[in-house]
Amino acid sequence: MNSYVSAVQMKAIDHYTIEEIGIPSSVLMERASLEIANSIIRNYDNKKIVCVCGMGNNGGDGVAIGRILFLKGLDVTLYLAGNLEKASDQMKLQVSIARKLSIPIVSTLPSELDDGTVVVDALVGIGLNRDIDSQLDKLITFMNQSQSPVISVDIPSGLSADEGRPLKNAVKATKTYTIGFMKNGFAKTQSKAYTGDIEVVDIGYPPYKLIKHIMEREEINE
Ligand SMILES: NC(=O)C1=CN([C@@H]2O[C@H](COP(=O)(O)OP(=O)(O)OC[C@H]3O[C@@H](n4cnc5c(N)ncnc54)[C@H](O)[C@@H]3O)[C@@H](O)[C@H]2O)[C@@H](O)CC1
Ligand SMILES: [K+]
Repeated sequence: MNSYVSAVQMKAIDHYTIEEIGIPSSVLMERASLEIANSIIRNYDNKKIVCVCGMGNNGGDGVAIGRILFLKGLDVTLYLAGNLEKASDQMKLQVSIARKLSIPIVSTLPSELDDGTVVVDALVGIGLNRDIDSQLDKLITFMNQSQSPVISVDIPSGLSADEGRPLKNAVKATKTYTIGFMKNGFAKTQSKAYTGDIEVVDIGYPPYKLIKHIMEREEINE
């Protein structure tokens, strides 16, 4: 089903799946991360992987993707952008697992990201709700200027999920793995410059008939 959703509808589908159907958030995160990690392995063999992770669940996806690739023997480095104390519970859990597995975690981005490195953009996903702050702006500019192909998790960081335009600045991804459903913003032509190729990742959300009430509801004001 190729329905397009707004950020608010996506969050409502997440919430319904977790609270009503009972699939734990961590299971959804693991499903998303496993799908994306396996696709990276198929398309980018023996590359260095740098996962650039924010402090929300998008960052959690990035850490889990890095962990899965690390355990399959790839050369993975995790870069955590932001203050871990403020991180979401899922992100904290993923970082705790990564630490126990001694996965390399750095506090500054490797100085040059060459073409032998694949960058996983897990800075921010559909939780972006205002122009990005200066820290993210600098990081996104650095990633866009690097030689490395960038793979965006769920949505290029900085792009508005609803409008398909940068909220001040956005990652120019080679490929975007969007979770569950296409986002409304991807229907806008201008978004192509940021998303690159888009692949919808199936992570086991309920069938349409169960989420029809969310899909048909007008914009839900948060
Ligand atoms: N709920 C779940 O279990 C699932 C969530 N998923 C992932 O979770 C993401 C949504 O996660 P969240 O709702 O935690 O939000 P995000 O992780 O998208 O963004 C929230 C983080 O970004 C920061 N942020 C927001 N606006 C900012 C700005 N303008 N400048 C700088 N930083 C900013 C916030 O401080 C917070 O740390 C999805 O995009 C998807 O990647 C998927 O794993 C599917 C399952
Ligand atoms: K992202």
